[in-house]
Amino acid sequence: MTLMRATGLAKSFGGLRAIDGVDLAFEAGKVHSIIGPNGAGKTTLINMLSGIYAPDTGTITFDGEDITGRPVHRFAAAGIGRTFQNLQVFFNMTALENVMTGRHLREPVSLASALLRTRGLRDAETACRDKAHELLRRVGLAGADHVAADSMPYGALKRLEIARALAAEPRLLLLDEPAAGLNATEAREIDALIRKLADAGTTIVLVEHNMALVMEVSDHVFVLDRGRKLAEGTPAEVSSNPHVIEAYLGSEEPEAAHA
Ligand SMILES: Nc1ncnc2c1ncn2[C@@H]1O[C@H](COP(=O)(O)OP(=O)(O)OP(=O)(O)O)[C@@H](O)[C@H]1O
Repeated sequence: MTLMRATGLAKSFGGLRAIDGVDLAFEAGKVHSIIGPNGAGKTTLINMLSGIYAPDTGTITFDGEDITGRPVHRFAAAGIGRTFQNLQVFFNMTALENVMTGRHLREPVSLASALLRTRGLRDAETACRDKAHELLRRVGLAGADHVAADSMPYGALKRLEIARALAAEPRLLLLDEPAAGLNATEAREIDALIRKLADAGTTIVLVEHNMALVMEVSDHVFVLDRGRKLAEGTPAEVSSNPHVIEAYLGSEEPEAAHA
């Protein structure tokens, strides 16, 4: 089943076509990666898929519903979660508190109950705490509930971000470079976590430069180059595609590519 579909997406900045007529389909419970050389348009695309940018043209449907142009909180409420390339962690909070901040979409609190600290509010807080505790365990941070975020190592903070995004119970999770800055062991742990999330039914869309991770974890890979979709397919298909090889060589060795 196709959970999310983007058709003919385009976005320009001034005269620059950052994304130029891209079609994508994300299947429920699968791991998809979006790769491409620097400046290919990956960030622009993920920003459209999460509702941060409205596309200039094209449509985005989620679970059969057209959500094009809706504000970002409506994308989140529909079931689209994301993490960011740069950590969006509250460093003055504990790990548990950070994850609890991700629950507000699912457990909204009325002003009256917050002011009166009703029984309902206290029950909701307990449920929220229990859920956050469970999510920390799920991402491999069991025992870190009361650890201050500013004392956690970088690899743990990347997982904390994922736990916080999961707190909103997304059906589709966009991960923006979850392995950036991680060593090989930590990247393998992220790989295992992504697989576990997909196996539990969460649809994953990964933007990532770490090719070992992409090739290992993905069911389907989309390759962007200069705002267009250059190729798509299984990891084996795209890695043997001559156009993809050329695009990557071209970005790393411009002299050789244009010789
Ligand atoms: N807000 C913006 N204003 C103007 N130009 C932008 C903006 N955002 C992106 N661009 C341009 O659009 C093109 C695509 O950028 P984008 O950041 O989406 O690529 P990317 O594939 O994510 O690159 P990287 O791998 O380096 O993060 C680039 O030429 C970039 O300079």
